[in-house]
Amino acid sequence: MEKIAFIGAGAMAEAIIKGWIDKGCVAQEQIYITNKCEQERLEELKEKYGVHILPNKEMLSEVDCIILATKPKDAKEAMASIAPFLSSHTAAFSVLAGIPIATIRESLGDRPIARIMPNTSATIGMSASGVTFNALVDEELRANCLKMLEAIGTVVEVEEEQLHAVTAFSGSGPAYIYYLLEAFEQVAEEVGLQQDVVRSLMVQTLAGAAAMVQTGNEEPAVLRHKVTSPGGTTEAGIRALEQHELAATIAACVKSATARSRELAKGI
Ligand SMILES: NC(=O)C1=CN([C@@H]2O[C@H](COP(=O)(O)OP(=O)(O)OC[C@H]3O[C@@H](n4cnc5c(N)ncnc54)[C@H](OP(=O)(O)O)[C@@H]3O)[C@@H](O)[C@H]2O)C=CC1
Ligand SMILES: O=C(O)[C@@H]1CCC=N1
Repeated sequence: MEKIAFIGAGAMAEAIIKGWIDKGCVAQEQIYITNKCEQERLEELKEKYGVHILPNKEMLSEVDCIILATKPKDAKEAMASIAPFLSSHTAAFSVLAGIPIATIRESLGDRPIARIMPNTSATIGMSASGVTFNALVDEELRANCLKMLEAIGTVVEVEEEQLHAVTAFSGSGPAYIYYLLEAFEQVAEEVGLQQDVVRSLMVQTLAGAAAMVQTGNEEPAVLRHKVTSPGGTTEAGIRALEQHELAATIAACVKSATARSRELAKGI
């Protein structure tokens, strides 16, 4: 893949660009960026990463792959504005939450399409991405796309319908973890610790617990039991989580995000 053009140059586009360049998976000269009106933002990304600003829409006929990275609500307008300039072999990758392949095909015509759901940890090569392909994606392009996603983290291939749930878990997931950290920090002083101390304790605790699960040696429930001494502190803490129905709260969070992904498809 020689030339890749990002249609939309926001947070997710930047996370992917940084991840790719740091890994050497895609070179800065291969990347073109465009947005709706924020020229300063394009200059900022050009300055930071050495990517090209797309000089004009005509140049899209030369790119091998576009990456749709606007907000879902802006996607239709963005696709309409680029469709006349794409060549028939140009692949379309989309990170748009909720927007189905069928909608992209309606706007951009028959072409290879991949829907990707990464997360912002792509910035440091730690995304957990989901992906699904349409039938026009051949083996070579599929392998290429998977390689590009592996460069920014892990990747699972799923059915298109499952991408709503992938979005709810791992697309939005970093925000849930940051929210959790904010909550830990908020209570710090009430129990006699400074916020920065709690941050360093809990970031390491999260990383350590995640790494323990990642070894695959033991189930989370088994690991949890090993921490929980009868009559001890953990038991008291978990009892409070149960009394406040944390599991039900998490279920509501994921279901609500999944439903919102479905709604986004209709809102376009
Ligand atoms: N942020 C995240 O954690 C994740 C986001 N996503 C998906 O990624 C997509 C982008 O999200 P995010 O990066 O956060 O959004 P941002 O708001 O940060 O960026 C959106 C970009 O789209 C551009 N844009 C708007 N309209 C057009 C148009 N007509 N033509 C070209 N560009 C346009 C904006 O340009 P301008 O500033 O000039 O208006 C801006 O550069 C969304 O669809 C989201 O669902 C997926 C996974 C995770
Ligand atoms: O909040 C959103 O809609 C996007 C999709 C996943 C993460 N951010």
